[in-house]
Amino acid sequence: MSFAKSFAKSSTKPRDVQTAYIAAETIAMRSRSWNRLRFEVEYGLEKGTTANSFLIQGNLQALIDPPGETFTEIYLRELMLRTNILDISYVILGHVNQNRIETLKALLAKNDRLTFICTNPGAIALRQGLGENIKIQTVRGEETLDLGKGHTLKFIPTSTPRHPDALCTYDPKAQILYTDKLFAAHLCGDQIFDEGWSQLLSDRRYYFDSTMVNQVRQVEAALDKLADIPASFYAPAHGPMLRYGLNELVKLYRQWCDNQKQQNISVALLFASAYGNTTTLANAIAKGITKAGVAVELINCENAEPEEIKAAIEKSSGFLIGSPTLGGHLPTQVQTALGIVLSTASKSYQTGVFGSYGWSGEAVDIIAGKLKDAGYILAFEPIRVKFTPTEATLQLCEETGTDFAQNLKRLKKVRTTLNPGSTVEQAVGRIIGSMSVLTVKRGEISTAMLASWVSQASFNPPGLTISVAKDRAVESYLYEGDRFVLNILEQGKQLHKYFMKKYAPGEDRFQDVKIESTEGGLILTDCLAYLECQVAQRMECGDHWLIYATAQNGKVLKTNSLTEIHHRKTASNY
Ligand SMILES: Cc1cc2nc3c(=O)[nH]c(=O)nc-3n(C[C@H](O)[C@H](O)[C@H](O)COP(=O)(O)O)c2cc1C
Repeated sequence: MSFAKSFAKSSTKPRDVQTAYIAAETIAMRSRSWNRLRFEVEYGLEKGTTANSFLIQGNLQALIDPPGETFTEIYLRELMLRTNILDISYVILGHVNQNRIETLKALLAKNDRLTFICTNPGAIALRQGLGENIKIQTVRGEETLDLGKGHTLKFIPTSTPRHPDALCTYDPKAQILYTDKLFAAHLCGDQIFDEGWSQLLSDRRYYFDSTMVNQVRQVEAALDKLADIPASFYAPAHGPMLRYGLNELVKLYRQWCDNQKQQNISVALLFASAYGNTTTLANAIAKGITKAGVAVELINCENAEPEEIKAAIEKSSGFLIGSPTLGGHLPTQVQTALGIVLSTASKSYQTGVFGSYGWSGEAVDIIAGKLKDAGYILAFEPIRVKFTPTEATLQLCEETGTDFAQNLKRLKKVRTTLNPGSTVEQAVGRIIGSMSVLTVKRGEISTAMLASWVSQASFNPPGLTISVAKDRAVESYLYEGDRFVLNILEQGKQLHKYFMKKYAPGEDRFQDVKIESTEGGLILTDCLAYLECQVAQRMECGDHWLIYATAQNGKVLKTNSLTEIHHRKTASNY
């Protein structure tokens, strides 16, 4: 079985905790969830995930990152097979999320002498969840903790807007750097290390694009801090540990950060979130913006300094504000940030507002009202989401982000096309392809894209390539293993016209055409032929993704007609 196949999509396997010795006196405990956990963008590849925890057994024992509450029971059962919980002195938290609190409570119930080690923002969140009477050792900089037997742990805070409390830990005895969110990936399998690491790169890239790409300044600062640490492997919070592809991935992280910094348009995305719902919306919008080749600077108002907010606004061409409603209002930190924005951003800035609420949802309206009163034009209708976003709301957020970015690019008149007069362009433009409509369907969501850069790529299995622009909505559904339908259009008919217009975020692409549902996509019943395909590989090609897919099923619906061909004079547009 190839390595990639061991990370098959969706599974009926029950959750479990996989344990293994990974170094001297060091046990990895991987809480495995084989299916998609939540709708957040970062889980979009639907390969499940692992919540990685570690037990270091020096003369004193320390536990790193116990998992969330869905694992509390089976995790503790597994932990008790390895050690006596009363012998654990420290619990080190790479970050504190509310989800973890139940497991921490269960640990405290068995050992109330535990000391927690975390950063200052982590300590605040921890006290909110566990009360004031817990023992916390707060890490500010270069502190160490001697567990004995050579395990003198070194702590490295690596704060980001998304995880202001992020903390990495280095164990010189085992030469393991516990990197928390950095270098993680959401995928579930048996492999503890990254054998076949190159096949995992698209998962790591997806995770980076979903969680890191909009905070590259802080990611680079973290990479600088970790650069000189002589680790033989990295142990992130999710997915396999990095041993074989470590140097390569560190280089790629730098490169992905660089790519982002080279974008010449940027958006400041300011938000606050008490329970994470507005953060989820912010991440989906940010993903949509970066897909369209516009940089995003994510700013968590709860931890940002006024100068930081001002600087981000000054270098941006647009800003977005996200806020929950708490007690009928917006949190003070958002109010303060709004004041800075209003006094910094010129009225020509593109803006937008979003937020999660419970029943009345005043915050979004208050912010939108203040922006309008100040003379700003909102680029989209404020997005208000009741409590936790659904998959459909997140898709709407992503598409709104892409729309927002494309609009900014139009306003800035960024030339994305090459010189239409060049001989190369004219010659490349003579390559023809079959006019097709690619459709995907996932649950309640269905979307489509007109495609003409389509070509046969293999006989056996019957395979084809399709080039998909990075800012297409459909792109998120075209990862390895994903299914779609390719509808090949008939010459002389005008079916393509329905798919050439610009769709608003969330708009139904199929309202005027006849369709039939099949696994993974929609068949346009008036097309010439259709193919039911599965993505086998995906390759980054400049501003497009090249998708190689195999056709598993298909049919010619109009046997006496010809394929519509897309003739062009230049390669500088479709
Ligand atoms: C203390 C508290 C006060 C709240 N007050 C309001 C309110 O006045 N109006 C409202 O619509 N929702 C209210 N909510 C619900 C939140 O807006 C809702 O939980 C939202 O999803 C929080 O977003 P967040 O996860 O980004 O913090 C309140 C929630 C809490 C815990």
